Amino acid sequence: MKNYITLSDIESLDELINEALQLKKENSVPTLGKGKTLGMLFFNPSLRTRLSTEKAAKLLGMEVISMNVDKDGWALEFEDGAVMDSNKAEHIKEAAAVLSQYCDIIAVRAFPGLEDKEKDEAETVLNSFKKYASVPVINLESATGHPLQALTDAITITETKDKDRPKVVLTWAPHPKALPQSVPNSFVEVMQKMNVDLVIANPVGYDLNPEITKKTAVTHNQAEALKDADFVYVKSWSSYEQYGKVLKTDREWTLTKDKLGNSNSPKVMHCLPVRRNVVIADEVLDSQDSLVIQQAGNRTYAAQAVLKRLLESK
Ligand SMILES: NCCC[C@H](NC(=O)CCC(=O)O)C(=O)O
Ligand SMILES: NC(=O)OP(=O)(O)O
Repeated sequence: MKNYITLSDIESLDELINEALQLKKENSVPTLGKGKTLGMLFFNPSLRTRLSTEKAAKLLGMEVISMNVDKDGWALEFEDGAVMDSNKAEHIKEAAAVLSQYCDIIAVRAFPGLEDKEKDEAETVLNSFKKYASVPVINLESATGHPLQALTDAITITETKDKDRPKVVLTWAPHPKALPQSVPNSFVEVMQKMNVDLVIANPVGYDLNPEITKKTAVTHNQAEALKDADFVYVKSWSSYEQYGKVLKTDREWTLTKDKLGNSNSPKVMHCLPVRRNVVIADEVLDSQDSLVIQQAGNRTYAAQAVLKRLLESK
């Protein structure tokens, strides 16, 4: 593996999931990463991604340096040929090249602006780091994807499922803020690679990018989608069609216990952080059926498996 920017950087998903589950079982011997440094740059807040990736790197024997570049770094210019006479003090060409002097792997979190679809889809921040860094680059959630989260979700479903082909429902939920489509995009992409029956449920106006959903079933009827589900993945996202807009604010789509029924008791997943009683009701999050903490725990092993692959291929 040369970089981990999108899920297509994975050579074999099955092998990577098995590697992560193996790492979860064993006490790792930190030799591979000895003398190597992971540099993590955050343009947005994080709890899980930052700490689980740091932990994963340390379990492999790496040193870790992190920076909140949005607050502490120089404002970065990404445009080629820019005349830098405004507020941007440093060009990505120097920034990425300099970081490559200090780090053996660079990891970057850069959310979308959610104003200009074309600009967000160009993935300028991640792709510029890839272009100008001389070391591997990891995506810690970008404008259009969150592949470390998706790998974690695949690991969690693999270790929890009790049938060969579970029914997995991705259901939209309300949220007071406009959120990226990154998490649902990557979740859909990883589920499309797995042996699951995937259904996406969202209100009218919230269909994800059809180039990502492809032939996956999309319904606007949440109750119908939830029938016989084995896993329910809840996530809010802003409209892709009316790009970045919040079109619906009522609680009609909040995941409550009564929507899950009593017979099947599907497992409930969310990437976190979650707004309680807006996205998912307390009674669901606090029940035995919630996998959210197990999921967050698996972030370490997903990151460890990816870092291991990158270190091995250097
Ligand atoms: N990395 C996990 C999710 C990050 C982001 N959520 C958020 O920004 C929630 C913020 C809030 O609830 O105010 C998202 O949906 O992509
Ligand atoms: N799930 C996730 O990526 O969480 P953070 O935003 O806290 O890193």
